[in-house]
Parts: sequence; C-alpha cells; structure tokens
Amino acid sequence: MPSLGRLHLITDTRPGRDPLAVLRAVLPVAHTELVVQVRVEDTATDRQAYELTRQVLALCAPYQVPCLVNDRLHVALATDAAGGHVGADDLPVAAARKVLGPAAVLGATAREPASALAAVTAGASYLGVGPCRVTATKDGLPPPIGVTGVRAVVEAVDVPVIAIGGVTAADVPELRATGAYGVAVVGALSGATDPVRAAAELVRALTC
Ligand SMILES: Cc1ncc(COP(=O)(O)OP(=O)(O)O)c(N)n1
Ligand SMILES: Cc1nc(C(=O)O)sc1CCOP(=O)(O)O
Ligand SMILES: [Mg+2]
Repeated sequence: MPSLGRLHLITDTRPGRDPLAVLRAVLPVAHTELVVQVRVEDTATDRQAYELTRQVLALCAPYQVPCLVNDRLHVALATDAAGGHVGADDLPVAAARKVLGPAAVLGATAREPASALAAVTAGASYLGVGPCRVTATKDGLPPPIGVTGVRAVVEAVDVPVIAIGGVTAADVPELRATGAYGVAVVGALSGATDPVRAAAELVRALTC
C-alpha cells in the first residue's frame, strides 16, 4: 500500500460550494501530502457521486494524488479510486475490506479506543478520529473529543490517525504532539478566503 498523505481534503458539496475549484487551487501547493476524499450529500445520486469522483480523479492524476470515496464503495470500485472511507452507518469495516480488496486504502471512523482497535482488526488502514472541535460542516455529531480523545486513540492503534472536525492549521502542532499522523478538513480549505495559502499553511504545519 502506498504511503498515506497527511492532508485529507474532503469535498464540500453543500449548496454554493465549488469543490473542484478548491481542489484545483490546492493541488499545486499540497500535492505531496494530499489525499482527496469525495464526500457528497446523502441526498446526492450515485450518478452525481460517480461523476464528481471521475472529475476529482482527472484533476488528481497528474499529481499522483490518491482519491478515496466516502461511503459509496461501489463508486470507488467503478472509478478505480484508491479506496474508501466508512463510518458507523456504512458497511462494516470487514465487509468494506472484502468489497475493496486487500490493496485498497480503507479508512474507518473511530471516536474512542475500543472501536478504533476493532476497526483496525477488521482491516482499516487508517482511522478518521474526531470530532476534534465543534464543526458547522456536519450535523448530528457527538460532542468534540478534543486533543485528549485523539491521543487516546493514537495510543491504542498502530495505523495512521487522521484527526477531523473543526481542524485548522493552528491545531496541527497540538494534534501532531499526540502522535496523530495527519488531518482531514473541509472548512479550513473550502471556506478559506485564500485556499492556496491555507493549504500551504496546513502542509507546512504537518511536515515541519
Ligand atoms: C477522515 C474521515 N474521518 C471521518 C469521517 C466521517 O465518516 P462517517 O462517520 O461515515 O460520516 P460521513 O462522512 O459519511 O457523514 C470521514 N468522512 N473522513
Ligand atoms: C465529515 C465529518 N466527519 C466528522 C466526524 O467527526 O466524523 S467531522 C466532519 C466534518 C469536517 O469538516 P470541517 O473540517 O469543516 O470541520
Ligand atoms: Mg459514512
């Protein structure tokens, strides 16, 4: 399995957002550490998810940036994406691994050590751990687990931990100090006035 990038950009497909414009801006400055996760609204059709994934893959290919698909593993397979990400409402991790095969990147959401260990045992190659902070990007999340919660998961597993939920470049030093491998963001890039600068700051914080 190729080494995983430390900056995961999750597509923001809320109304009025342009995830491809953000990706175009970010790729030249962040490609060495970038992973793109295609995440669409639950109300989006499979066709919309498929088309967006193909567009993301076309932008990522010249930079050799891997693309993962959230939830919809059949879209990942149909587009030859590098893998997928699943959480509590999606296919169980072992089933997702069976669908994607042994070589794919498979992320799983974990919020505490016990489920994190179970996800790794079942075949997750990295964990998305959060929410670190309150976020306006997604409704219905449990209260933030903070840096302490991230550290508890890091100490329980031996796969990369990607911290998520309200993360900005300013949070990265503290998160890295827990042993977290990287971060996944929506708003820090999609909502930035200057996504190029925001991406450069994130990459610097993740690699310095
Ligand atoms: C890197 C990363 N971590 C966590 C999630 C959340 O996944 P999930 O819990 O399945 O929720 P949805 O994103 O599907 O709403 C993620 N997507 N990526
Ligand atoms: C999609 C998602 N999943 C989360 C989780 O904790 O499971 S937090 C989140 C949203 C991340 O967006 P932002 O960087 O704008 O906070
Ligand atoms: Mg999910």
